Amino acid sequence: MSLDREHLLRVRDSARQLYDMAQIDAAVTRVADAMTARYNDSNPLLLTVMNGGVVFAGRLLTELSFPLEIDYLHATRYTGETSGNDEIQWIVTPGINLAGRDVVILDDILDVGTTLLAIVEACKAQGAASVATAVLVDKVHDRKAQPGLKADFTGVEAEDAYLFGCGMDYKGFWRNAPGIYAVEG
Ligand SMILES: O=P(O)(O)OC[C@H]1O[C@H](OP(=O)(O)OP(=O)(O)O)[C@H](O)[C@@H]1O
Ligand SMILES: Nc1nc2[nH]cnc2c(=O)[nH]1
Repeated sequence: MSLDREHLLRVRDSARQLYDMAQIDAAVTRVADAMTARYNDSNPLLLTVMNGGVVFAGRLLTELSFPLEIDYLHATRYTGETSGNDEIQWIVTPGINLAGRDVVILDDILDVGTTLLAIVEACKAQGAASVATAVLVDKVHDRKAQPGLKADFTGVEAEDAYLFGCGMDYKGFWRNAPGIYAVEG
């Protein structure tokens, strides 16, 4: 997407930082410890949801020291916008056979939860033995797709604002921002 560079810089510079990288790394370590307690003996398959899950996955993987495989999928319902469609668009499905596997979905954010629920259902339909979810951020509000919906593993909670950084985009940009930021205005 071609967007006015001045606009992008203004959005970044006026955003409010909710978490810095030290806080993110501490949260990732807590998730890694919890995942280790559950998966130490079961050779799970970790599936990263592209694009947003890439930073979380990258920081998490090297903190896990049990046997695991990784793959990725690309499913989206936001396509460069800041509000989502109800329909999930599947761009890439996992390349590894999920039958009988303990699958863990890694994503940047649980917002309404439509995306994760659809992915979990798709993995179960492909015969996964178990499907768990891990997200870097859980956005706190009362619009979850199911009341009380939570990921199995959560890094941090964040307020109900549009967020970017650590994999999350602002109109396709700033996934590279170091930390988690709330767009102001
Ligand atoms: O809980 P929900 O309200 O369904 O939203 C969460 C999803 O939205 C974002 O993906 P997006 O569709 O923007 O694609 P991206 O990963 O390429 O940013 C994010 O990465 C999650 O997958
Ligand atoms: N970048 C980004 N993607 C999202 N997908 C669902 N909620 C959000 C959000 O707050 N920020």
